[in-house]
Amino acid sequence: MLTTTFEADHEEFVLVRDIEVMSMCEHHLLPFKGVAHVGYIPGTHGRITGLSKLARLVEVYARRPQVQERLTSQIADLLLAKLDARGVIAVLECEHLCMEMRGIRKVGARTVTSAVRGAFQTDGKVRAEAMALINAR
Ligand SMILES: Nc1nc2c(ncn2[C@@H]2O[C@H](COP(=O)(O)OP(=O)(O)OP(=O)(O)O)[C@@H](O)[C@H]2O)c(=O)[nH]1
Repeated sequence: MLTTTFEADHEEFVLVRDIEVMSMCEHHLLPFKGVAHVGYIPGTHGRITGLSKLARLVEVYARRPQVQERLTSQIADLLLAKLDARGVIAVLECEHLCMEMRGIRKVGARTVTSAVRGAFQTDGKVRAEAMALINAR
C-alpha cells in the first residue's frame, strides 16, 4: 500500500476531505459510517502520494471489524511511516448504528476522532490551521 509516490518538491499541507467511511463496529458487528479527512505535510524530500491512495488507505483499514479510534490511528500511522511525512492528521466523523438502532437508540449522534502525528502533534498552530481547513465548508 502507498507504494506510488512522486517527487513534487511540495512541502506544504495536502488534505483530502470527506472520504466516505463504511466500517463495522467490532462489539456489535453493526455498521458505522461517515467521513474521513486525511492530510499530511510531506517530508523535506517533498515526496507526495496519489490522492486516491489516501482514500484507499481508509478503505483497507475500514474493511475489518473496528473501533473508530483504532481505525483513525492506523490511518495516521501508516501514512506517517510510508511517506516519511513531516506531519499527518486523520479526523473521522461517524454515526454508529449500534447506538442508533439498538441500545441507547440515539439517532444522529456523531463521533469525532482524530490522530495527529509529527508537526500536527508538536505545533498547535499547524494543527489549528489544519483543523480550520478540515472544518471549512
Ligand atoms: N470507543 C468506542 N466505542 C464503541 C465503538 N463502537 C461501539 N462502541 C461502544 O462499545 C460499547 C460496548 O459496550 P458493552 O457494554 O460491551 O455492550 P452493550 O451492553 O451492547 O452496550 P450498549 O451499546 O450501551 O447497549 C458500547 O458503549 C458501544 O457504544 C467505537 O468505535 N469506539
